[in-house]
Amino acid sequence: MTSTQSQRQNGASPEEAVVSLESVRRTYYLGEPVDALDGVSLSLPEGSFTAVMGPSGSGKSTLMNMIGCLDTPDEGTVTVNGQDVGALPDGKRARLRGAELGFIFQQFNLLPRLTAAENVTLPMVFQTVVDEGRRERAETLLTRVGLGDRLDHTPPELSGGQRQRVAIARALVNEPSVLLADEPTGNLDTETGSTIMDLFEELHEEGRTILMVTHERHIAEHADRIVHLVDGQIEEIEDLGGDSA
Ligand SMILES: Nc1ncnc2c1ncn2[C@@H]1O[C@H](COP(=O)(O)OP(=O)(O)OP(=O)(O)O)[C@@H](O)[C@H]1O
Repeated sequence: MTSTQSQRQNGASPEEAVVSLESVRRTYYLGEPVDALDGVSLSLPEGSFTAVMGPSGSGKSTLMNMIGCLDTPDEGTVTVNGQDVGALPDGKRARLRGAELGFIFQQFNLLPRLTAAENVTLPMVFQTVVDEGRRERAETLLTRVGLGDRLDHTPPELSGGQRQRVAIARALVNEPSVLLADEPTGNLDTETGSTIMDLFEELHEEGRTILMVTHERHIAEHADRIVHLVDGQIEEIEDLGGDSA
């Protein structure tokens, strides 16, 4: 394959990519070795919205953990915003994670005793945002996701969809380069899931770079393209023509 073909298949040249994986292998040794990722190359161009689908055990979580700077490759490289994740010492990798990545989970992962605003404020505590600015920023983001009237509610006082909105506001708070969403609608009914996907589409239109794992085809179809993983390899990158639509 020529490099131009390879770039086209991967979605971008490395220079334009916020995240880039080059021939990434991750092998687990429990009895027989398992290549959870088996030579994966993928680029996330700035402003792209990519869905990842694949059967159970195909490597989706391993891929998310790689891009999320929770894991490093045994072979190949993962680059986030120009930094080689595997070459960074643990502390720097954790800082890169906090500064450049925003996480959204199926289970929301909010602290139940803190208010919505406090949950959103939390990631800023580890960054250099001065105290006075934090509450204001949390209010702005919660208003942005439609929860301006729920700032002081705790998660148990919110619906599932509202909780996920809080989690999305929290993920945005440090202005990350990439939003990583793991089954973001997996705990929501179809209608609520669809309103959350509307919000993802708005964030995409604002130019944010999003990577989302999902089992559901109709959820994946909100993205520009679907990466199909099978046995730790990219079987196909399905272009949904999002950019030209
Ligand atoms: N910590 C680990 N130790 C050993 N093997 C692992 C570990 N994590 C993942 N694996 C193996 O790596 C492969 C890929 O797992 P991964 O969790 O990435 O798949 P997945 O696509 O996210 O699956 P699911 O949809 O079920 O969550 C599987 O065969 C799994 O058993």
